[in-house]
Amino acid sequence: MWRGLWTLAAQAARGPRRLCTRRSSGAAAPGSGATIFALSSGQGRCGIAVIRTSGPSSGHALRILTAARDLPPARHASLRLLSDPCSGEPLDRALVLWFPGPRSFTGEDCVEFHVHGGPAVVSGVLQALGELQPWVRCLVLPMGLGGDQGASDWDLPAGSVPGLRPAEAGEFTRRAFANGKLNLTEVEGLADLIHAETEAQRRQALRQLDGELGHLCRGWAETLTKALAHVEAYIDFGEDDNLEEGVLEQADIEVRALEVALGAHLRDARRGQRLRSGAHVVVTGPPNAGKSSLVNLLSRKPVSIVSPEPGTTRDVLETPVDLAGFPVLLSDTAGLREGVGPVEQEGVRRARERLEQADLILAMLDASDLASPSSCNFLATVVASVGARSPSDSSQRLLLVLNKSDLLSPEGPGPRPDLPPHLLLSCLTGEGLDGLLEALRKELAAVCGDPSTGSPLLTRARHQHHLQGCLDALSHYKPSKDLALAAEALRVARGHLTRLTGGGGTEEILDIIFRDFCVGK
Ligand SMILES: Nc1nc2c(ncn2[C@@H]2O[C@H](COP(=O)(O)OP(=O)(O)OP(=O)(O)O)[C@@H](O)[C@H]2O)c(=O)[nH]1
Ligand SMILES: [K+]
Ligand SMILES: [Mg+2]
Repeated sequence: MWRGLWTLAAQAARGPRRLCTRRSSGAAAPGSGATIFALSSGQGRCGIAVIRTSGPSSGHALRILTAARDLPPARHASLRLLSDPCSGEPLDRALVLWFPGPRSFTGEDCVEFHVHGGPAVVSGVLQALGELQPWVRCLVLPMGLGGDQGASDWDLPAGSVPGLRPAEAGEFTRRAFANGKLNLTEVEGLADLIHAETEAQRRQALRQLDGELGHLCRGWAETLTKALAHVEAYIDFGEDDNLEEGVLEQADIEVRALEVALGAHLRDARRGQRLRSGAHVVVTGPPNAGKSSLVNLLSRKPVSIVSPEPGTTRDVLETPVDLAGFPVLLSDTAGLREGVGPVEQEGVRRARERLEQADLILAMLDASDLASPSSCNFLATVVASVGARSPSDSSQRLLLVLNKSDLLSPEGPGPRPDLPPHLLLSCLTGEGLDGLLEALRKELAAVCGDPSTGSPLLTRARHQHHLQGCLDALSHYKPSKDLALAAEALRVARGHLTRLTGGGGTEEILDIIFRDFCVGK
């Protein structure tokens, strides 16, 4: 039928002509074989918008929209006029990129149209792609594109008339996963990269997308496979003289080393999750220390009311900020003092409650008021209690900040010599702010993990769950008792590592992960 169509078209091709056929049946069912398309860049007016297709009809869609017999060279940007396949009307002069599978993002044939980002251009191209439905066939034949020698290029694969349909959210990435282009941790890294708002988040996401976590897990899984092979060899040939000496001992050593490595990663697990969802930084101190002034300064917006009246802040005010490249949920709280009215007392209760949840406490005092009972009390309680814990056994860290340094006389004695390590700051003049930001960067790197160095972080509860599952299974590995049970423990442990990178993953887990993506990714 398509050859017949071509002949008809070729005969008529002495100028731009239009040829449409309609099919009432045989529509390709939407599903994995379908070709999908979507706007992959953001919505709204912009310089350049990128529209992508993926699937077996991508090449045909490209040839039809560019009214060309030949596909452009693979993976090279080519300038082409795009026209509506039904009306022949020009839509845009655009850069097109042809990525024949499997060397593409999804592993399928893909096309990128880099069009001018006006809404009418974008909707025109999307509409044109949508019109290439299975039941509508439209060919615009350019001037002089006649003759028989090109006929086969226009033919569709025998027996199939694939159409294009709009992509669902995350469908491009899901296809990349299904075709083995990305494993599950890399997919998560990609989702995190798209959502990354701070420098540290971007670094972490990029490392995960590069496959560092997946690589680590695969290495661990290989260790378990080897250990399992040793145990099974012993079960089968234990009595055999040919079996190498110390096979079981070797497996035992490898499993113990793996337990140590898993334990170390799990101890760090909270850090990666903080990096992904934000560390809790709580500003606390006696009334009027300048806590709200600092919150406004760090968030660069008037989050909290600042006033000379002590007890201004009552509720906990939380604001997301990028602090020195790290994502932070910054909380302003009521000044800590006793013997006040019921409303302020409730504020103080809420402040103490929030303090419990802090990953990092910004403890603030008025540098010109260190001898006051409220300052002394604060130093003796909050600062002393956190400072007494060693950083290794506490997940909470503390930075002591002495504000209002502008009120200290340059000649006068500095702040009390018995004070713990501290930073001087003036929210009024901004002096000391750079030093504070540098100190915050170091503290937050300790709280969230430094994504530039060290081992890959566990950024999701899912990662923690599987590593813990692996470790728990290994605790049942006792080769000296029952070898069959020991082998089973190794298999269960390995299963957790496999599922972490997406092997044998259930559909529900995949659905949860791909829900994070937008249409076009
Ligand atoms: N001189 C000077 N005044 C400051 C500085 N920082 C804040 N202040 C002033 O100190 C007063 C109290 O500031 P706030 O930011 O409201 O203090 P706070 O700790 O949030 O107070 P409460 O919410 O009442 O506990 C205001 O009048 C500020 O303008 C500073 O660095 N130098
Ligand atoms: K105040
Ligand atoms: Mg306040």
